[in-house]
Order: sequence, then structure tokens, then C-alpha cells
Amino acid sequence: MAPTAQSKHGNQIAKPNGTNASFNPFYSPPPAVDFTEDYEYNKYKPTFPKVDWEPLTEFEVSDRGLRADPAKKALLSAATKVDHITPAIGTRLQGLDLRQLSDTQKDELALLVAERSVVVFEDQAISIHEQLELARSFGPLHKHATTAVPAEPGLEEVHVVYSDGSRPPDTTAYSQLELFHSDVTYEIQPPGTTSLKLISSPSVGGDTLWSSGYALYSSLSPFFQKYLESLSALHSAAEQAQGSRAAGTHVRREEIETIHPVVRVHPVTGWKSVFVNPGFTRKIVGVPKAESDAVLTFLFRQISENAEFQVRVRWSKNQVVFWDNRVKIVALTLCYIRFFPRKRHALRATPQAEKPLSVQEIAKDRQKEIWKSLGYDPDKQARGGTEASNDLVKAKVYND
Ligand SMILES: O=C(O)CCC(=O)C(=O)O
Repeated sequence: MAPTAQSKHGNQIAKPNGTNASFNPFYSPPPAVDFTEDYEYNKYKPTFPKVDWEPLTEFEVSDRGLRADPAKKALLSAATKVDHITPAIGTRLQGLDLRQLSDTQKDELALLVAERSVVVFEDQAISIHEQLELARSFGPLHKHATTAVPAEPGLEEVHVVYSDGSRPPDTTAYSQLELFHSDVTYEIQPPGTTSLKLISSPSVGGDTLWSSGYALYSSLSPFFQKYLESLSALHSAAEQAQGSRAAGTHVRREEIETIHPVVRVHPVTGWKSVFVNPGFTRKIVGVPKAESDAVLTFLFRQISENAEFQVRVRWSKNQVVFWDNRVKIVALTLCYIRFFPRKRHALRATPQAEKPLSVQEIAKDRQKEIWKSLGYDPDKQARGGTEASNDLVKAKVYND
């Protein structure tokens, strides 16, 4: 029986019985991993523990970016260089040590990540335990139901990205477009201020592409924007779980499907972002299938093909990248596995954020209430509201 969708946003719906065999090749099956080689990070190599976790339930979160000074002076003035990589997305900060950030700087980092979607720090000594602690200050940490966790016990909140060339990607099974995803958007409260640290880097290849949902929204005509704002989409964990089972690894939490708004409003910036991704968004609910397919295909192609919305980051060992999973869609380029089979190893900490807010839900009064509850004068402090702020992104994309 096909899953029955409910129309309310963020509502988990019946467990799917999907039979679509395609799944994100990036996540499974697990590579054949050699734990005996002479390598400093054997303890962080991928494992798939046989444990069972309860379904996730809803909780309140307050984004620390809401407390930040809009000018972000404490953070930006401490950096030796602030480099905006593209007009729409991506900033590189130099001269900062993530282990030394003050609470004020952490608030400002949350705001900067919310505004720029991707923020890059090079050469960071931060350990995975410190990375988790920092991440926890942004929200409760997500434990992934299917992807690898490090071999070292007690690190089940870490998502391991690992390849060593022993399992070349099957390019007959998927395209680069299908690699674009936002993390675990099938969850009721998908992640926000996410961080990934690369602990082993190939000398060339393994770049990551991020595409901005703000920029995509801003590029559309007002009519199409309004149409998208009225829609909700189904996000599914089914294929990822099926992929894991097919690969013989244990699914640690039952897969779910959740409906979210197609346009979400970031609670800190007030900006609107298109919130669909090829990895997990399966259909727009309540419209004819042909219409859903056409709209999603258009949006997915814009995400994957429109270079104006994207930043491509070349990694080096010990680089940390923060991204706001609410407003970006990411794809790893796999050419380092195909052409230069070298080790690439990274550790992710993934704080969960609010249940995605639709344009209707974030009506200005609600925004003002949030500001008031934080002790701000809502008329003076609100950062633009949704309309004005998206003009800013538009300006960034088109006028710079
Ligand atoms: O390894 C990367 O660069 C990207 C990883 C990724 O897409 C993820 O953690 O969701």
C-alpha cells in the first residue's frame, strides 16, 4: 500500500513500503575497510553498529543566531581575512581557532552560516569531541539511522564520510544531479548549522559543491515564488534504508516520510529558501503527478546546473566547513575516487534545527514575538522580515 500523506507540514506519515531500488550511492553500501593499515585515524573509520533507536520526536529549539549582533563584529574582527567566495554563497574566514570561540562569536557564527550558507575554516586542530561539543551548542545532535559511525565507541552522533578507492562509484547507477542532497530532510526537524572536518585529504579531487536555496528562490518570478510557497513536498528515508539493507547493514531507526513546505523561511535571517533536494524529496503533494515531476525536475536541474547558485570548495587536511542544511543543497564530486583512488576521510557533527517554517507560519507577527521573547525591540531589530531580506539575496546574486 502506498503511504498516505497528511497535508500538515512536518507531519510524519505512515512508514513507507517504497520499492524504488535507486538510492543515494554516496551513503551505501559500506566500503571494504582495512582496520589494520598504518593510519592515524583507524579509530574513526566507518562501522555500522547493530543497535536500535527510538523514533525521533519533536522538541523546541531556539537558534543561537537570533542572539547575534547583526554586524557580527566579535567574529569578523577577530578573523585575519574574511573572503566571500561567491556573491550568493560561501565565505572563508582565516585566523580563527574554532576551539577558542567565545559564546558571542558562536552566536555570530550561527548567524553568518545562516546568511552565507557555507563558511570555511582552514587548518583547524579541533578534535571530533570538541567539534561535537561546539555542534551541540547549536542544537541537539542527530544520530543517523543508516550511515557509518566511527569505530571508536561513544561517537554515535558522528557521521563518517570515508572512501579509499576500494569501491569506485557506479556511474551507470546515478548522475551528478542525484548526488545533490540536503541532509536527512525526511526528519521532522532536519539539521541546521552542520560542520564537517576533513581529516584525510586526497591531494587533488574530492571537492564539494553547495547550491543555495535562497539564490534559487530569489531567481524565480514572483508568480512562481508564490506558487511554490503554497506547496508542500514529501521527503522520504525509504530508499536510503533499502540501500542499507541491500548492502547488508543494519537500519538503526525505522525509516519515515515527512511533509515539509517547498519554501521554508529561515528563522534567523527571515529569508526564504527553496527546500527540496534530489536526494530525499520524492513528490509535491496534492498536485497531479505530471505537475509534481515537472516542477521538481526544474528545481533539481536549477540546483545542480546553475553555477550562479553554487560554491565549489577544494578541501585540505584539517579544513572545517560549516553549512546551514536549511538553505543549501550539497553534492560531493566523486572524481577523486574514479581517477585518483586515494583516501578521503571526514567527520560530521549534525545539530537538528526547527521544524521547517512555511511562509504562512512565519507571518510577521510570529517573527516579532520571537524577537520580543529575546528582549529585542521587534520593530527596530527584526532583520528585514521575509520580503526585504530576500531582496538582499537577489541583489547579491544579480547586482554584485
Ligand atoms: O564529504 C563531503 O564533502 C560532503 C559530505 C556530505 O554531503 C554530507 O555529509 O552530507
